[in-house]
Amino acid sequence: MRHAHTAEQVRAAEAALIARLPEGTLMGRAAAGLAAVCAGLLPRVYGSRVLVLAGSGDNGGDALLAAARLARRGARAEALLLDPARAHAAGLAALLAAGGRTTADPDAFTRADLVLDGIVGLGGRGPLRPAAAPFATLPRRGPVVAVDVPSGVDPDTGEVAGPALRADATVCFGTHKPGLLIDPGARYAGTLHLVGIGLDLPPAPVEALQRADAAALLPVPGAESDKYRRGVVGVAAGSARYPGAAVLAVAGALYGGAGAVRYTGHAAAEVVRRHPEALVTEDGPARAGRVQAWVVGPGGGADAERALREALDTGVPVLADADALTELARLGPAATAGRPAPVLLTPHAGEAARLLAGLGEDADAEQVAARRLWAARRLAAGYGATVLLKGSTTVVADPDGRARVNTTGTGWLGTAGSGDVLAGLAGSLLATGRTPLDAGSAAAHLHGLAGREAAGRGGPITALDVAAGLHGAWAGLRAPDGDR
Ligand SMILES: NC(=O)C1=CN([C@@H]2O[C@H](COP(=O)(O)OP(=O)(O)OC[C@H]3O[C@@H](n4cnc5c(N)ncnc54)[C@H](OP(=O)(O)O)[C@@H]3O)[C@@H](O)[C@H]2O)[C@@H](O)CC1
Ligand SMILES: [K+]
Repeated sequence: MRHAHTAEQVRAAEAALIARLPEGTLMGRAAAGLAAVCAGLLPRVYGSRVLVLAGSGDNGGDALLAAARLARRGARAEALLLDPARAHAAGLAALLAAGGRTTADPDAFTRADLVLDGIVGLGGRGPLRPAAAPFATLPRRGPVVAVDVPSGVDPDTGEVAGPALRADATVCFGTHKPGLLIDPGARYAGTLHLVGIGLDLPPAPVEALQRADAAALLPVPGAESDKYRRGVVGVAAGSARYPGAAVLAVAGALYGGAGAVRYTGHAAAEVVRRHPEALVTEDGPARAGRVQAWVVGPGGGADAERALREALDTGVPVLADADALTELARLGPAATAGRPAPVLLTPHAGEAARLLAGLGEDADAEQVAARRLWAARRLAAGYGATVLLKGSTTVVADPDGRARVNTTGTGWLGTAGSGDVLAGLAGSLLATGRTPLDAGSAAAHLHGLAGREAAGRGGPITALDVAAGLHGAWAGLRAPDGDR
């Protein structure tokens, strides 16, 4: 699992540790790890030009101390101090003592074989300030290595309010920061390197499943399992006008681990033609027979309102997607908040904006995409539901504030019907007894892997390709390491 903590949590853990350690120990550990990553990125350290962009906080201090280490190995290290009067004294002294020097020439940025971005780290808020902003667009020759966080990216949220320095790699200390995992910030971070500095941290509010974590969430049928024990997922989707969404949601559900899929809606004929194993009825969730979780909404059209009401009236978990979300935005949070069985909402940014309006929040789809963690958490708290906000770096937020970020996706998944497959898949995992947070995050992980696999080296894919890739993605996840 990748764990991400907020600046406040890191500072509290740092304070506890600093009280027990000699002064400078933590920054020394951070600088040593940072210098090691930089050395690995340079063809050779000796003779390389290294430029430090140094702000006046400890982030600048870390960068200066790391550059001093590189200078001792023969690098030609220079520091451009953004506020010379307030530069980190110990860091600067170390650099000068190691043979480095200061420069005021911005062209040093373009000449450098490697740039250390030590402008601002955990202390950063808002866009880069005027003295630092021009570096966001200057041409570069070598890699830019962000110290702890790319400057201009909000460490706690991944929001990017203006110019920010795009890094090829980020070396973060003690823990990941949510802003490194969530877009748009994640796009600025490049490859992530974690340097342990011995912090004793509380449970992480934001996590990202790694392969083993996702694998552990997938149900494995025992010898005694029959289709009912494995879970039956109900899918109320599709309509005479949009039968395809039903076919795709059922496809996702069939590959999600449940033992059977019960379909209800006006696309039964198409569903059976494509998936003869589905149990079909036109009666709606109230009379469809026993299921362990309902998926409502994909392509549901006018039927979505009734399907949503009926599903919410059952005592089983409900996943609401697409047209059911539009209905829910109209009904407002009273429809879900306080329901005894869990609810999982799977909006894209536009649907999230409509749901937010139901909570009195004014944000359009673009603003939702820019503030993904905030939007998912606000919806989760407001609707008393787990919220899987789709898009680049899918965020799954629980009403208790915990969140998971999915990093397996590909832009090629932004294709018609791909969300229907995801809804069926996540609903199927819900029916096997997974919590909405586990079902949503495991489904996003698998769906992302299937999308990547389908896209191969890069090329358009269809939602059916994604569904077809789910079996392989699942089997690949469960395979022992190296057996893929
Ligand atoms: N905590 C830990 O466990 C450990 C922390 N460590 C390190 O310390 C870092 C945190 O250091 P920190 O607290 O000194 O803050 P930091 O990020 O340097 O920022 C403050 C400076 O930035 C400026 N500034 C603010 N916003 C800005 C903007 N938008 N654009 C430009 N400038 C902006 C602000 O200016 P001011 O407001 O004072 O005028 C001030 O000068 C952390 O990220 C990690 O690297 C590790 O060494 C070891 C363990
Ligand atoms: K930085």
